[in-house]
Amino acid sequence: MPVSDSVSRPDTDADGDRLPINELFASLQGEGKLAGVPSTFVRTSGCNLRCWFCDSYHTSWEPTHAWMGVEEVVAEVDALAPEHVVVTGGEPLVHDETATLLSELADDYHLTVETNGTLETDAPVDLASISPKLASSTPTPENAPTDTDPGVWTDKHESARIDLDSLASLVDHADDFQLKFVVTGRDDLPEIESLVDDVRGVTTREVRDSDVLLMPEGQTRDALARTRTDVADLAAEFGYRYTPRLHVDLWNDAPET
Ligand SMILES: C[S@@+](CC[C@H](N)C(=O)[O-])C[C@H]1O[C@@H](n2cnc3c(N)ncnc32)[C@H](O)[C@@H]1O
Ligand SMILES: Nc1nc2[nH]cc(C(=O)O)c2c(=O)[nH]1
Ligand code: SF4
Ligand SMILES: [Mg+2]
Repeated sequence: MPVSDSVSRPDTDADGDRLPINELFASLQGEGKLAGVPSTFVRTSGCNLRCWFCDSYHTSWEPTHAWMGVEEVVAEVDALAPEHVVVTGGEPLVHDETATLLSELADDYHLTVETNGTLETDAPVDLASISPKLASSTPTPENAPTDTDPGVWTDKHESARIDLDSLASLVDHADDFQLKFVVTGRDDLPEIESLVDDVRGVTTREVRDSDVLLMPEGQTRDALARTRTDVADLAAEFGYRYTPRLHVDLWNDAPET
C-alpha cells in the first residue's frame, strides 16, 4: 500500500490498531445525496493520489495528523450527536485500520465513506461516495500546490487514478453509492460519460444517471462562485445530478467544517 509514501508509522503499535487522524468534527454533510444531513467527520491522513486541487492539502501533499487508537476514535464519535458518520481523508481506504473502524461503528451509525475509488474494502458501508479522479485532476509542475517534486506525482497520479475493478467492487458492495466527479469545465464531460459507461459494463448493479453527481471544483467561496453555475448547467444538459459544496458556501475553507 503506497501510504508509506506519505505517512510513516509510529515506532510502536503496542496500543493496537491506530489511524493517522487529521481532524474529527461535527458539521453538515456538504456534498452529495446526503447534503445537509448532520454528520460526524473522521478525516484520516495520507493519500495514494495527489490531485492538484486537493482541498485537504494536509492529508495529501503535506500530511499532518495525530495517531489515534480505533477505540479512541469511536469514543470521540460517540461523544458527538450525529447519527451519520462520514469517514474521509486523504484516502481512508489506504489504511487497513479504517475497515476496523467501520466495523466498530456499523451497528450504531449510518456510514458514508468518501473515497477516490482506487481501492476496495470488505468493511460495512452504507453510502460509498466515490469520487473518481479525471485527467484534469493530475498535478503538473505548473499547477501543483507545492514545489517539492510534483513532477514525480504527475506519472504516479496519472497511472493510479482509475482502477475499474475497485470501482466495480465499491459500487457492488455498499448499500448505496454515488459517483461524484469534481468538474473543472466542459472538457471533463467526455471522460465522465466514458467512465460511467465503463462502470456500467463491470458492475452487477444499475448505475442510474441520478447516481452520477457533478460537483464544481473550488476550495473557496470565491473559486466556487466562478465554477458552480457552469457545472450546474452541464448537469442539466447531460442529465446528471448536481451537488453543491454547502460547507464551502457556508464556511468557506475553515478547518473542521
Ligand atoms: C479530500 S477528498 C477525500 C476523499 C477521497 N480522497 C476522494 O478524493 O474522494 C473529499 C472530497 O473532496 C473532493 N474535493 C477535493 N478537492 C476539491 C476541490 N478543490 N473542489 C471540489 N471538490 C474537491 C474530492 O473529490 C472528494 O469528493
Ligand atoms: N461539511 C463537509 N462535508 C463534506 N463532505 C465530504 C467532505 C470531505 O472532505 O470528504 C466534507 C467536508 O470536508 N466537510
Ligand atoms: S484523492 Fe482525495 S485526498 Fe487524495 S489528493 Fe485527491 S482529493 Fe485529495
Ligand atoms: Mg472536504
